[in-house]
Amino acid sequence: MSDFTDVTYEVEDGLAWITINRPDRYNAFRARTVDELVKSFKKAWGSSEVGAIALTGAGEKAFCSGGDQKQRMETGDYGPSDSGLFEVEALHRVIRDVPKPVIAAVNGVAVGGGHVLHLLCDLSIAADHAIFGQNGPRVGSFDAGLGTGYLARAIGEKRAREIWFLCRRYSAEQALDWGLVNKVVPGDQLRAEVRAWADEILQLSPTALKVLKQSLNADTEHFIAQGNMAYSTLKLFGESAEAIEGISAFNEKRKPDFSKFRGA
Ligand SMILES: CC(C)(COP(=O)(O)OP(=O)(O)OC[C@H]1O[C@@H](n2cnc3c(N)ncnc32)[C@H](O)[C@@H]1OP(=O)(O)O)[C@@H](O)C(=O)NCCC(=O)NCCSC(=O)CCC(=O)c1ccccc1C(=O)O
Repeated sequence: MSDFTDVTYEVEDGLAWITINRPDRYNAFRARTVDELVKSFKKAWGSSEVGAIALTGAGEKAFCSGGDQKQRMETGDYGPSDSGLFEVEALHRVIRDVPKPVIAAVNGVAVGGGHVLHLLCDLSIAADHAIFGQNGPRVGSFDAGLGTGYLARAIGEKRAREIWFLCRRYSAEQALDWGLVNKVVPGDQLRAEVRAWADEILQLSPTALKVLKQSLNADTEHFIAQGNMAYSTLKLFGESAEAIEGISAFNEKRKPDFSKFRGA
């Protein structure tokens, strides 16, 4: 953990805090960030000190704004990683598989792949200024798998389709109303609220919680296989003129023009 640059990992009385630490990029993740997140979750998994995990972002503005679109513009990928792969599927997997409750402490913007991260956490507690939404179709990306199927399970088909097909931003209050988050609190009370939820969890049987989490996961496992197919497609799509229009528009701070891609 001492060689980490993008993530911090701390344990406080049974609760592991995993923090994405790239506030100047709204805590967007690059491949290295994903590697460090996976290692942090595994560390919490293996630690007998840890009974609950909180995932959050550094600063007050962003939880996570998804894949780093500046990096993507610069190098055409998400940068170097330990394996040479961009292991976002492994990150999704470990959040689901770690047999301890994971709480998203949504301290600001949770957009794109960052929205998917909070969605996959077992519980989400949001600051009242948090903003939620998907952005892939605006920047030439998508997360079809857990990002669509599990979202529809959580909030219903119509709302999931609205989120993906319009790419709007939603307030914390709206997210609570839709069942996307468990609780909303003033920003300065977020950490204390997460601590209080973790303290309740820490009173309970770890084995019972482990089996309950595995049982709850079982019903949505097939979305992982769908996601694998989608990632294969996304890799090809990411190199297309259509996707490059999306990513260029974000970096040039203009609206994308996808009009010429409507045909097929
Ligand atoms: C996040 C915003 C809604 C915030 O808006 P606002 O509050 O107005 O602030 P801004 O001025 O826009 O942003 C502040 C500052 O942060 C920079 N920034 C924000 N987001 C990113 C980002 N994602 N990457 C890099 N940098 C970012 C922004 O440029 C500003 O910097 P300046 O230097 O001041 O200009 C808004 O910013 C926004 O909409 N951001 C983009 C969100 C987005 O498109 N995210 C990516 C969606 S797609 C995705 O996450 C892919 C997921 C993924 O990686 C994946 C997952 C599963 C399978 C495969 C893949 C894959 O391969 O892609």
